[in-house]
Amino acid sequence: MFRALLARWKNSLKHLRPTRVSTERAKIAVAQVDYAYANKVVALRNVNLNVHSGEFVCLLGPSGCGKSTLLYALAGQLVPTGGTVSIDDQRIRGPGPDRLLMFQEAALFPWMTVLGNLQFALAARGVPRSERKARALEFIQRVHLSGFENTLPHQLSGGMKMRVSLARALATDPAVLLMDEPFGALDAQTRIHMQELLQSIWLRTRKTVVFVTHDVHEALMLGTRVVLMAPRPGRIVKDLEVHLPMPRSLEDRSLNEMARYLRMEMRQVDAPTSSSEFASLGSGEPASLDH
Ligand SMILES: Nc1ncnc2c1ncn2[C@@H]1O[C@H](COP(=O)(O)OP(=O)(O)OP(=O)(O)O)[C@@H](O)[C@H]1O
Repeated sequence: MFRALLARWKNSLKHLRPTRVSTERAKIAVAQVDYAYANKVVALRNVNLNVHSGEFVCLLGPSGCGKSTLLYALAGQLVPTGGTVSIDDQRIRGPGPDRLLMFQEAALFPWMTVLGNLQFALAARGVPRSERKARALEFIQRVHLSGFENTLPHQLSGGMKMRVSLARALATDPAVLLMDEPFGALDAQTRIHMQELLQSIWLRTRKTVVFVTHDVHEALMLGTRVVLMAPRPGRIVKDLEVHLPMPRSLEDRSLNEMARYLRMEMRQVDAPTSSSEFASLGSGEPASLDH
């Protein structure tokens, strides 16, 4: 019985492998990045990460491990106190139209309709007036909101608002989509629907996505890679490729075994007694999957 369980566990973890070093040019390159806030909290220490075009990378880790700080460095919202962040070999020195940051809040203009919100974003991105409406309608349809074009945000549910926000982000077609726990405020069922929707859209577009979450199931549902971070100081401890076919299902046994493994790892990196032990690993070392 125990052997059978162990065999199943090992078999499931075959789908989770250390990320291979690629010779392909990285879309996003994070090299030896440090970040300390004004209050001296070291949010990131020696973070190295390469993201390739078309990858869906989930930054996973317990609260306070620097996931959002790293995402904001990619967005150009903050400048690292050490190291560099580049996109297409160009050093990031501030926000740019090639990157779009999405948050938990849908952040829609309340006085504008769904269509108006999308058209406004397209205008801000310089899309010609003659193309805006058709493009906005196309993306409203992609997030299954046809029929709600003329609805105001306050008449929509939380999940619907998030779908508008997603449509707006995709319509503006940034090269990289940066998502900071975008579904964190939604109820469990709506969250699953949003994950399924995002995945189906991603399968069509293969956009480069960096997605912050502390939910292991969400990371495994969506990611082609899961990058596990640890706190005090914030650093990367594992960088794993997820080899499960898409679309994925939360019912999948392998996915659940992998989630159990990642949850254990997360507990370990979050344990106060383990912080010194893990600090000695250093995020600059190659991450490993030691099972
Ligand atoms: N504006 C700030 N000023 C000072 N310290 C900050 C600030 N923002 C974050 N921190 C600290 O930096 C560390 C990393 O925070 P960050 O928000 O990046 O972590 P996180 O992994 O995204 O956490 P969570 O999942 O809770 O959002 C934490 O210790 C946090 O308290």
